[in-house]
Amino acid sequence: MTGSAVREAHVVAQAKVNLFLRILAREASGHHQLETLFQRLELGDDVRVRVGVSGRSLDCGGADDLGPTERNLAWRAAAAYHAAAGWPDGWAIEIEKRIPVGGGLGGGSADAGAVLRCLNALAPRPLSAGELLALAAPLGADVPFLATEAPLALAWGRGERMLALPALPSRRVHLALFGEGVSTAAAYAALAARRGDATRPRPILWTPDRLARWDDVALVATNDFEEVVFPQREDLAAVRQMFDQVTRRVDALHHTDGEPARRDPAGGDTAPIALMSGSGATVFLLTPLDGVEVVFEVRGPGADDAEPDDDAAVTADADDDADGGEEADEGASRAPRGFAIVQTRTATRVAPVSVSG
Ligand SMILES: C[C@](O)(CO)[C@H](O)COP(=O)(O)OP(=O)(O)OC[C@H]1O[C@@H](n2ccc(N)nc2=O)[C@H](O)[C@@H]1O
Ligand SMILES: Nc1ncnc2c1ncn2[C@@H]1O[C@H](COP(=O)(O)OP(=O)(O)OP(=O)(O)O)[C@@H](O)[C@H]1O
Repeated sequence: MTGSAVREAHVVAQAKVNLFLRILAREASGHHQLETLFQRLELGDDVRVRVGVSGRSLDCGGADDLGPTERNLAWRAAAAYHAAAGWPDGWAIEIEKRIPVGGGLGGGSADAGAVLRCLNALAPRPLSAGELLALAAPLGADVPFLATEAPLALAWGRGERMLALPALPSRRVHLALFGEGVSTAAAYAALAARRGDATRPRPILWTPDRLARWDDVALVATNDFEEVVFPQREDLAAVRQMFDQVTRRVDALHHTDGEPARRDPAGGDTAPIALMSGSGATVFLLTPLDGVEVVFEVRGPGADDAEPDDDAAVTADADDDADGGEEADEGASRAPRGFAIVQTRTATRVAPVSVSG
């Protein structure tokens, strides 16, 4: 131990989904400019950072080998903080992974953002929000958002330019997780190859009111990576299709010929969203918390596993309990192989950092 007291900060490093993701120009460096709406989830890793210790260490539980410690994004975040602030000399980072690795949910980036927030909460002379963003940006496009206190933000550039937006009401999130991930580098390369130099994505005028309700967000929910990832990954495309069927059923519950069918607890803001997150492989479904319950029943051997055996099947019921549990529709579709459903919610606030010692 050094002379200074050991102090500890803890935070839940929340995952993200991209509610829309547009990939814009490719820079001379090969990196792409993007335009995205980031939404934090309640699902998160546990991140603990201790300072005032001698030496540097990182312990990561709950996931298989994440590669060399010095390449871990959490470690790189601490090293970047030290390089910028000249503090701390020593650190002990403990991570308990709950965010699936390589799933487009920004798991490593969330850990990096959490370490930056923890260190800033412990620092004798904290960095400004702008300085923290400058540290976060070279670590990856998702890290700046995940180092902020914003539950929802429009981001552009390489993810370091942001407009924090008021949180939208919490929603139920079904995440379809696949045993096999998608390489982010390969997805960007495939998109660049498909587009060539000619494509210029069309401009959009964003106004805050286009992002102020779920119904409005649903109108702009797209992910440019789907067009290059789905042809390679029929399993993802099939789950997206299955989620699309559910969204149609949920829409039908709330609307008849374009008119609201009945009063609903979400104040009419009911449009569901089905999309792939980031460069994949996770495909997600967002539905209102009340009035609708979507039940996925995975049957067959290995049903709870991320890689069910043959003959797994999925039943999706859109079940409206607002009206006494009336069954809206029922259907069973053949399940694509090798995925599991995990439920979480969208976050309306960013988990706070707690400091002790
Ligand atoms: C897909 C997203 O999660 C959307 O939020 C992010 O764009 C991911 O970005 P990221 O974490 O910066 O991605 P990394 O895994 O560090 O980058 C892997 C590779 O993807 C390509 N890449 C990444 C980010 C970016 N803005 N343009 C790129 O072209 C680069 O070849 C890079 O070497
Ligand atoms: N703290 C970390 N947690 C998880 N993965 C990490 C971490 N640090 C480095 N990695 C490496 O990063 C890679 C991607 O993991 P991650 O879970 O961040 O993917 P992702 O959610 O798809 O990221 P993104 O959406 O930013 O592309 C893995 O190969 C993993 O070994």
